[in-house]
Amino acid sequence: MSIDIIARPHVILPVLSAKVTLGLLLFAALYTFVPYLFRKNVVDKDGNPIPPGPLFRFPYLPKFPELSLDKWAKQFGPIYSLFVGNQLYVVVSDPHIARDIFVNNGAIFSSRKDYFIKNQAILRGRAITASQYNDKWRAHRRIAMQFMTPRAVQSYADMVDYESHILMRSFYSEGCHGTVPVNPQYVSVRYTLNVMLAISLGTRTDSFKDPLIQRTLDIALEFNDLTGPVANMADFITPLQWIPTSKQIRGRKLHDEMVEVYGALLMKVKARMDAGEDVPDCLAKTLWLVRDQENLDWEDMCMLTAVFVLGGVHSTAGIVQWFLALLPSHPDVARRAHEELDSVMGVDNWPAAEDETRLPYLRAIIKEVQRVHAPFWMATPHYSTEDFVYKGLFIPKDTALVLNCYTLHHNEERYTDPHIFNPDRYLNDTLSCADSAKLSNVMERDHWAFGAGRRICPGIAVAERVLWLAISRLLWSFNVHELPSEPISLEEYEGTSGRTPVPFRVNLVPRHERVHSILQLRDEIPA
Ligand code: HEM
Repeated sequence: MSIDIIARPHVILPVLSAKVTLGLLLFAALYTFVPYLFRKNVVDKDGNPIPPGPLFRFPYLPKFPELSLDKWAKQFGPIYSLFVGNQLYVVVSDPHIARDIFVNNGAIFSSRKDYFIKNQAILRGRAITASQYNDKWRAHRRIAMQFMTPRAVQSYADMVDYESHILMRSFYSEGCHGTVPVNPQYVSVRYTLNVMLAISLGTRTDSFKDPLIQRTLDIALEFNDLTGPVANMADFITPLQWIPTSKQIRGRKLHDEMVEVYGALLMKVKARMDAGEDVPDCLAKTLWLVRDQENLDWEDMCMLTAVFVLGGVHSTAGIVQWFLALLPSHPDVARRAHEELDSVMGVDNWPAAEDETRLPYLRAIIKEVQRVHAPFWMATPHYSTEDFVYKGLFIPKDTALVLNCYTLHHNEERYTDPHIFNPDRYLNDTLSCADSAKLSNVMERDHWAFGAGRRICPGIAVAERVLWLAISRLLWSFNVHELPSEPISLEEYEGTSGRTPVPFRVNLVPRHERVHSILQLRDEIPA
């Protein structure tokens, strides 16, 4: 037989290719028609259909999924559905529907899908963001909120102020006073990392050489790469979970690394507490104190601490980087910001937290950066725990719900010329992002970058303070220039769950002599 095959390959080949062709045709037919039949059959007992949407199932969505979601919103309307593998997604692209679903019906739409890579392999159903909507989530969120309310932020205001001073000094010295181009990624990550380390572990990195900075960066980038809401086929095609893949291996390795890094830091806090040291109030200290009462196991503690760093570092550092990427191509914005700063602050004082209300154009810039470059275009999908009918459309239990931030942020009824970076649209907006999210008129909400409903980002107040001090002081201190030979891309980005710009460099040229002296004021501070 084998001799026959070798001797007459031309006979075997047509037979094989006919089988392959038949198989392919069958697969294509199934792929085309089964979803169609299936979609038609997904109705509730009263015959209400699921929201309309694209016919085909998607194994997963390719690069720039937000653009596909936006295209479908235009085609199928403000609430549509699509199957990714065997998972039904409902995509919400209208502010009123977003409020109806995520806020008014939060009791039904506030859980999380048990993603195979993100939730099972890496976070193991913990870390607040991966928890199902249950008492454990409530308890963990309550513990975390102690460090994230506006009042809590006030209690460590000096620390954030101090870290932003170090940030400016780092930009100044890294850029050799404006003569050497700077990649803002490392410097801004260290700033947000130090803030989050102080809040979560009562510590900070003293130097750029601290290996914790690079490890945090590596962990966060690996996390962002592995965990996009529609990034892994195994999340949607169950049999693929039985085959060991490199992503599964990477996910488990990442989990172990997170336990190793944050576990070691937690143990350091414990050692200090055991030694009777006066450990500053921080998440880790609280976790050790309430461990038994709240039934926290070791993985709960490590993952809770890790998510503070993961949730808080890259998102805020990313906005600082997007701001620096945008500014050189918007000289009018820079000019008006400088005019406002010069007339309100002058050159003798740089902006502090309490100056925010006196600098409305600067506040508007920060909101506009968040609108045009929200780090999470799909927020973190919510998951439904009951069947629900919305205006005649059936949303079955176990549906993943996407807040389509990209389309919401480019809604022409809400934002004139939405593709233009124009801080003026926020000039009369005096509310914080947290207060804006509570507005009863959703068309007045500033943006949706922090999500919606019961799972809305609990770190908004922290993020706002961190961003204000970084961006207002950057504007006061420097003129930002693009390098003619290194154009900055505003379209490309890194990460599938959290977006940061692809690395770029800018020249940060001090605006006046006073920058030099103000940065020397705290010489006792390690840089
Ligand atoms: C610009 C900065 C930030 C942005 C844009 C952002 C955005 C988001 C979004 C979109 C969600 C999902 C919301 C939803 O499910 O509807 C979220 C959740 C979360 N964020 Fe943030 N975030 C930022 C900063 C922070 C900071 C500084 C912290 C920590 C101090 C933090 C901690 C968390 C946590 C723990 C969750 C999970 C909440 C839950 O599932 O109940 N975030 N964030």
